[in-house]
Amino acid sequence: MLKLLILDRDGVINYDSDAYIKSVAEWIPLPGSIEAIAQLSKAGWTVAIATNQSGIARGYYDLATLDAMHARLRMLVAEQGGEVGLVVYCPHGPDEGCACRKPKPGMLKTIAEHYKVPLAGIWFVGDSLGDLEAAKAVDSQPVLVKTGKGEKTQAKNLPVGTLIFDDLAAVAAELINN
Ligand SMILES: O=P(O)(O)OC[C@@H](O)[C@H]1O[C@@H](OP(=O)(O)O)[C@@H](O)[C@@H](O)[C@@H]1O
Ligand SMILES: [Mg+2]
Ligand SMILES: [Zn+2]
Repeated sequence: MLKLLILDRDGVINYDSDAYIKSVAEWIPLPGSIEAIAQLSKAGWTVAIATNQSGIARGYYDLATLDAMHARLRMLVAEQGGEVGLVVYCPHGPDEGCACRKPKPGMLKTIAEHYKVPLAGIWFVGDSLGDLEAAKAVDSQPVLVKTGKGEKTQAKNLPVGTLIFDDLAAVAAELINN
């Protein structure tokens, strides 16, 4: 069966900001994250991304800018011999009642349907409580990293069974070496 790993973006792959990541220049990979994705990819993992991007609805940046961030991510991973799978984003604001904004699991379902795999047990790596709750909602494995908002999230009431790692590189090491 396909080895699928789903990642949150801001605070997991790249630095996050309370002012949102509004440009390619502000989109800065966290240490080891690009290498981690490339190593996972080269070890046979399909790495997909599910990211809330309410900054679109708020008018902070446009879809072309968002796509440029993801093109840069793909280029950096490709430079290391790996590849990034499907990137799904929620462009909506918190009050729009969409089905895709985490903690709703809509984006996880979209990714699973794309790859035709069940979501049960699939690791979803995030830094916010909403990421972990989205995973729990579809019986995926919630995985918290301490980067981005992760340390603050760790102090909250986490879904039962949440796994905790320092960063994406540690998650990759666990998956590749076990
Ligand atoms: O972590 P992912 O899902 O990749 O993306 C999170 C971002 O969309 C932004 O989400 C916002 O939350 P609100 O959307 O304003 O509630 C804030 O937390 C920002 O700091 C953050 O950059
Ligand atoms: Mg995040
Ligand atoms: Zn949405």
